[in-house]
Amino acid sequence: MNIAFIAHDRKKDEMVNFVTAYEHVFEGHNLYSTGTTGMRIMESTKLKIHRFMSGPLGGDQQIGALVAQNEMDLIIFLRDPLMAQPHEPDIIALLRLCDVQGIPVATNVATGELLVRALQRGDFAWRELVHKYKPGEA
Ligand SMILES: O=C(CO)COP(=O)(O)O
Repeated sequence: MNIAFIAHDRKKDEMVNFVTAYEHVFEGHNLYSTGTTGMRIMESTKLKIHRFMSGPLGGDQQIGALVAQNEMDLIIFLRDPLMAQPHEPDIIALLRLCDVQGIPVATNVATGELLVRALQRGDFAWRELVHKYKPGEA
């Protein structure tokens, strides 16, 4: 599965703890992230992550491009609900695209845990079919 990690600054420690706890689950998948989030995770785990630009410089939009193509299967996006972000429009655009494509996206650790357990159980197997047949492709 293609999985993306994104965390705002005050959520990065939480993200590192979360990914560390489930490292054994994530290690078998293709992992992506925004710039700083991925760097922080790789510093603390053995995971290899494809890092895009930092969020404020366009990283959310780069991940959004994969979502638009229905290539992302799961997104863990720990947003900071208490601090305005300069790239708020990019964040909203990414979440909107997840809804357009019906991509599971967790915006807090509680939901993240449920999705990771579902991933472990094989509940995401249907996404293989999406990768095989891309009905929306022009
Ligand atoms: O701002 C972000 C998501 O909106 C995250 O970007 P970084 O991982 O580069 O800090």
